Amino acid sequence: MQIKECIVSAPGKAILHGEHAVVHGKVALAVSLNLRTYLRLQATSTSKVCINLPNINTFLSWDVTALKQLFPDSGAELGNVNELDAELVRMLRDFVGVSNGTLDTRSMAILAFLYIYLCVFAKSGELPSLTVSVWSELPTGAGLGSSAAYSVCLAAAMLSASGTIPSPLSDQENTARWGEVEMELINKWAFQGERIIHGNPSGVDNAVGTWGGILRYRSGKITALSRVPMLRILLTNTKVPRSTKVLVAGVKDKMNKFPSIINPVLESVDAVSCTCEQTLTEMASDTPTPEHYNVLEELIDINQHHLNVIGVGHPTLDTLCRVTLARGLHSKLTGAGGGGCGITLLRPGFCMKRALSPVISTSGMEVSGNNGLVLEERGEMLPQLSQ
Ligand SMILES: Nc1ncnc2c1ncn2[C@@H]1O[C@H](COP(=O)(O)OP(=O)(O)OP(=O)(O)O)[C@@H](O)[C@H]1O
Ligand SMILES: C[C@@](O)(CCO)CC(=O)[O-]
Ligand SMILES: [Mg+2]
Repeated sequence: MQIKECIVSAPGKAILHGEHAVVHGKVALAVSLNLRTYLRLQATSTSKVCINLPNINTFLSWDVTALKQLFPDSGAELGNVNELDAELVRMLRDFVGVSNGTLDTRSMAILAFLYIYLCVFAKSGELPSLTVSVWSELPTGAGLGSSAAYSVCLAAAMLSASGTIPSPLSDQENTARWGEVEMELINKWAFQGERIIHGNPSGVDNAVGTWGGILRYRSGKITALSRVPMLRILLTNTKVPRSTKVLVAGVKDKMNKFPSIINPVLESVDAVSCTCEQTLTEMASDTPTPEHYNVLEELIDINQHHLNVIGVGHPTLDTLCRVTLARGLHSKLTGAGGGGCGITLLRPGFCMKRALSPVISTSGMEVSGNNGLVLEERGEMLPQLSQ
């Protein structure tokens, strides 16, 4: 089978408000970051499928013939883009020797890769030999959507290499984006990858990884916010490892145990997201005022308390909030919490270096307007993708 080689990249994200509540049908506001995951897919004639994942120190290969035995007579029936094929996931777990419920970083990444590879290529009738290499600027498992950026890249590369979606590159361009129909399909397959890694994702992270920009997300409905002010947001990585899957499951347990206590908290998070959206729209229409910033800061504090109530805080995140508050700044966790990253809103004119650098280790990251999934011609933007 002749496959099309490609290089794709997708951004990570920060959630302003609505993490966890969004899993239960509430609104989330999320924004793409200028930190990306890159994937190179190369055709080979080795009769092997190879994956190189340098961020997680994983380099593996399988014989195509062994993988072929995993799918039944008709590959076309394998994996529906709208739902996870639990039987195939079970077979893949047996194939790679992974137990159900594993949280192992490598196992999840491998399962997501093999699942998308098998489903996409089985539909086109043949499993090709290829090498996929993924490298990311995002910290893995720190709340910045690394799993979603990984899944979006996998989905885009497999769909493109198999010829399921056409290449949007023209002779004159080195980079290009797919059209809406292709993006929708990429996003759906990426969501299946997220399901393997997360268990019960809302879909907000893969939506931002696919489309980029600032999105409002609720129950699968994605709305790009076109009128938003320029915000300066500081990201701090507590470096405390955690698993999104475990944290999401923990919130569900709390909801089951105390529905009349937790459900109103999630309703309140929804109202925080809506009020934030309204305030951002006002700020974009008029000149942003100190009063607007007061509202944004109060919303951050309220939400951070809510996130602590539902059990996804961490002492290091409390420290971030305390240290930044001592300098007049307001912070909350972002993503699944339990460690990982926090965001701090910076007012215009705030001098970050003087006020914060001796106290906490931070990385200033640009919150970008529109930097979704991209297909590249030659990989000139690849920072250091290993072969
Ligand atoms: N560069 C990468 N290479 C291989 N696997 C990756 C990479 N980035 C992410 N992953 C996979 O995603 C998992 C981390 O996903 P997880 O959802 O727990 O964290 P996150 O996506 O960074 O944070 P959040 O979901 O809160 O935004 C890793 O265990 C690994 O399986
Ligand atoms: C915690 C969560 O709300 C955000 C993780 O970035 C999970 C999800 O929406 O899938
Ligand atoms: Mg994730």
